Amino acid sequence: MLDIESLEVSHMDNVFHILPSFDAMEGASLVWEEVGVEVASRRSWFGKNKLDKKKILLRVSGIVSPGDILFVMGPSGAGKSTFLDALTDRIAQGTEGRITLDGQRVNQNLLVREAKYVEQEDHMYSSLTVRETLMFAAKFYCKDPSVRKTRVEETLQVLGLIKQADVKVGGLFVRGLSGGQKRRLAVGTQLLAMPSILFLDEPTSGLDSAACLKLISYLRKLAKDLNLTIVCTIHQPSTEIFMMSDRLLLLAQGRTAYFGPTSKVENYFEELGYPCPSLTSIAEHVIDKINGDFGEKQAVEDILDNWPLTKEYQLMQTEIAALHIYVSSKDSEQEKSARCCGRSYETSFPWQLVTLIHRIALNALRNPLVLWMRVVVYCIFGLYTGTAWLRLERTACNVEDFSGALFFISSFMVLMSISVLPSYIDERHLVMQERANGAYGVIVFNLAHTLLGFVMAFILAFFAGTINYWLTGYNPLFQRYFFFILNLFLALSVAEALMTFVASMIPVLILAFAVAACIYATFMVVMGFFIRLENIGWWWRWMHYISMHSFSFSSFMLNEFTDTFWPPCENTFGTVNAISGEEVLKYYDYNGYNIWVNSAVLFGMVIFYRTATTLWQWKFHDARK
Ligand SMILES: Nc1ncnc2c1ncn2[C@@H]1O[C@H](COP(=O)(O)OP(=O)(O)OP(=O)(O)O)[C@@H](O)[C@H]1O
Repeated sequence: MLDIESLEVSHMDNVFHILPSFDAMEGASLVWEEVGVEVASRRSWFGKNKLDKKKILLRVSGIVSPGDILFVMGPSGAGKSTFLDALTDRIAQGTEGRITLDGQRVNQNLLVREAKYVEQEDHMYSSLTVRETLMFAAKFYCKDPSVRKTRVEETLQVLGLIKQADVKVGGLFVRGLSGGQKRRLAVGTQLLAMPSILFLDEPTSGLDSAACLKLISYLRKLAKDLNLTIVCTIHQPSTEIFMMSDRLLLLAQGRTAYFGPTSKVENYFEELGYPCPSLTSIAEHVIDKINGDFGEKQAVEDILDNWPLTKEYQLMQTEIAALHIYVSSKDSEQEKSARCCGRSYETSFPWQLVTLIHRIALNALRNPLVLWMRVVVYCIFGLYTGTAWLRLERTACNVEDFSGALFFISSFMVLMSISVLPSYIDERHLVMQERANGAYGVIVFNLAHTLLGFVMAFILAFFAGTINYWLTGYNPLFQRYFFFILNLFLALSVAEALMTFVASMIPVLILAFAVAACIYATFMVVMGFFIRLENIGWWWRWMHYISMHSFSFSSFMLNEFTDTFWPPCENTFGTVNAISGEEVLKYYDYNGYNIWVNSAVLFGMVIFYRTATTLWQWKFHDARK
């Protein structure tokens, strides 16, 4: 048997009482009474819509106190995740029963303040180090810089990650933390907010047995020494891990099979006539007995029906009643209202904005996929097209070639913005998680992205545009060069904003790529290059006015051809007459356009897509189901 104390936790024995920044931490008692969840699904039956209702959680009650760990266990489909969602108010409709935290009814505002939720999957920036990850998390929850610093260092100790403090979290390009270390770090980022209660959804999934043991040992220490209340769902724990929990809730078919001290579950099942065979772990034994999928269905029904008749059930009810009496005598009305006031963040809007900009920028500088690879690819593209059209003679013979070059720039540089989709989709879960845990809101997050999107678009437009402009041999006037860069910057800003909108709507990468490519192709068709505006059928002409390409391409054309003269020349068909820039613009139907109005429209599109993204995330990127 593994000696738990000989693992990394041993150094923690005396660590908590010398952690002054955690002194103010105070656990909370969580009580849930008669909690049920009903889901409705619509099904079409011979053309008629029929609403099916199904109870997936039924009259589940229990209590967990500060300093205790509650394990929620059950066979697959028993309702563990549903139960955790119900406790954390993540189910929008169909819940019933009463859930209280120190006597206060649980709602989103109270949970955001008092509870933190560690999701099953870890979502962190791979390019940040462990210390930086904790420091950024701390910045959202703690205003005082010295307290923040101390708390981060102490959290590193608590998590046993001192040695890895300067190691990057790791991902596709960088090797970093192990799965277990990442999970501990995820717990640490939430611990920094000093919650009263910590919820964890399957914290051990995907970890090997030693890592599971280490993680649960840490959680146990945290619960005891920081007086934290911990609720976690868990699958098939070993006996050592199982015995580290104080309380156990066994669920089967959405109903309670047992609730009470973990140490008493063996006796409970023995009294029911199911003694644990020797050499079988108790956790495995009890799960086996309540698994209707493979075991005896009637026996499982009997265990579930029996639960409300047991003395353990009575004890639980007495404990809940006693807690209600205690809490109501202890809490003054003032304390109650202090806990249940409206949602507010620990830090101010400007502070969150600066912190988010700092974090996103740091990730962009370190993660090659976000910035450097894009800069390199755009510059190579600028160089390639610039050398293909190299210093083309500005004569009437080459007017179409110049228009083609501008089409390429306005279409393909924009198209390449789809490369940002993976990083936006990756970020989505982290933001949803941090938002649900009360770190910041959607407006500040999108504002940070908008500002950095402008910087990114400028970098790409300036470098790739400059290379391309002078190599191709566009209009040599400096103000024309300046406007070329400005127009490319605006086009890339719209593209960046459009991609955030697509990424926020479509979380599946391959689908997001397909949709983004379709949108761009659709916009290109009607931009006025392949088919002139006057020849587009009236049924698609409106599309020309919502296509970003129409405005950026027409601006490039106006910038290149206005007030220009293209002298006559010879080509394979003979002499080509001189042509004025205005005639070229007339041919493309661009005479009515104004480059400043176009720029304003492009800027408006950036605002439109960014606002649409913010509204979409506000409405649909909610942890509530
Ligand atoms: N929105 C829903 N509509 C219909 N059925 C649902 C819905 N959500 C969950 N269920 C069903 O409720 C039951 C409990 O699901 P839940 O995910 O809570 O189980 P679980 O114990 O967490 O399972 P697992 O251990 O496999 O993750 C399952 O049978 C599931 O199919």
